[in-house]
Amino acid sequence: MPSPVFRAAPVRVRVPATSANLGPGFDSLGLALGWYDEVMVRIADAGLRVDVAGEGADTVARDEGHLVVRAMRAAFDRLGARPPGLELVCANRIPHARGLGSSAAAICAGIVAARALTVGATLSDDEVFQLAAELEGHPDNVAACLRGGFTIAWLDQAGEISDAAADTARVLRVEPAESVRAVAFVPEAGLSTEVARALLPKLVPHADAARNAGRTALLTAALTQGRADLLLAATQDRLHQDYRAPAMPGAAALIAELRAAGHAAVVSGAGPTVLVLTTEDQVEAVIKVGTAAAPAGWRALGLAVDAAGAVSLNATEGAGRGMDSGTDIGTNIGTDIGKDSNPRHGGL
Ligand SMILES: Nc1ncnc2c1ncn2[C@@H]1O[C@H](COP(=O)(O)OP(=O)(O)O)[C@@H](O)[C@H]1O
Ligand SMILES: N[C@@H](CCOP(=O)(O)O)C(=O)O
Repeated sequence: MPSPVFRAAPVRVRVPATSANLGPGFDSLGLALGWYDEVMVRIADAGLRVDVAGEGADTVARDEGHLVVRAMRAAFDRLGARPPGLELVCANRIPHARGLGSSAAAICAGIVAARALTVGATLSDDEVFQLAAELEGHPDNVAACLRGGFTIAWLDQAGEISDAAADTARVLRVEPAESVRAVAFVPEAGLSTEVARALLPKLVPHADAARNAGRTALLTAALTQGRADLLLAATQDRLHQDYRAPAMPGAAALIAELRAAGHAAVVSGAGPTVLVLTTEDQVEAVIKVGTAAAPAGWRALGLAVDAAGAVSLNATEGAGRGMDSGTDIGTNIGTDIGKDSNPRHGGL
């Protein structure tokens, strides 16, 4: 078989922020949000050049340790492709280590870009998802990031113990009702997902697991049927939020206040961002209650659900739902929530 070659033209990839768990659906449920990172990549004659603007510009590596580069290398390995050099330009908007899936977005951007740059070899959408889940270590964020919308991810377990590297990751995208919106309350300080996962116990009481199973089923129905009346009950969790609360007291207090006011507040991913699942007509009310209750320095953002997932903006190959050619990224910037998918800032 001939060796893969590379497209001369740069590719641009847009990837959405994601909120995982959504309360009870630990490591399974994910929601893609209208808040995006963009990466432009071109094949160079030699070397590696990484330009970063926005979130993480002061902290992320500019070498082979850069997460997008690592994901690209992993994807090129699976494609059997060796690019002579790479140039990346990253426009980062998703805040890091806040529970909004920045690492999943970086991984998905790298894999989708590597695939779009390679001619003569490809990865299926399922292979892209599998690799992304392996690199991320859990499938929920990358599922929503790649497919868009509301996703249910699971692992077909290969051995006795669940292991993202050995198991086969699966995903089902389900359509959230059109009225569904999210409000994110984002703190100034982050908490790494690795640290937040280390706070979880190895075993949980059977009653807690049973309760979460029921709530997860209910949440899927509530989000797909637009049943705002069920969201508060459906977002109760016993598997991770309480164990993580000591590491994010501000988030725990804000969740308690929002829930007492009837709003379906949860820890977004591994935190410490607080996410409220709501409907279009309630966004203002949620921002008002949360703004009054949140610690100083937090930001409130009303967000639409992203429907497209990761988009390679100038890939020509058919790549399946949410991963094929999309619209120009510039056209979405600055419009209002509900119209399309961009964050609106409510000042906290
Ligand atoms: N766009 C990016 N480019 C490079 N590295 C990134 C990018 N986004 C995230 N990362 C890496 O991932 C880390 C955050 O991942 P994580 O702790 O899983 O939090 P989250 O995914 O919830 O934002 C960052 O500190 C950084 O090392
Ligand atoms: N299921 C994971 C989700 C982590 O999401 P992130 O956005 O914080 O990376 C977990 O709860 O650990």
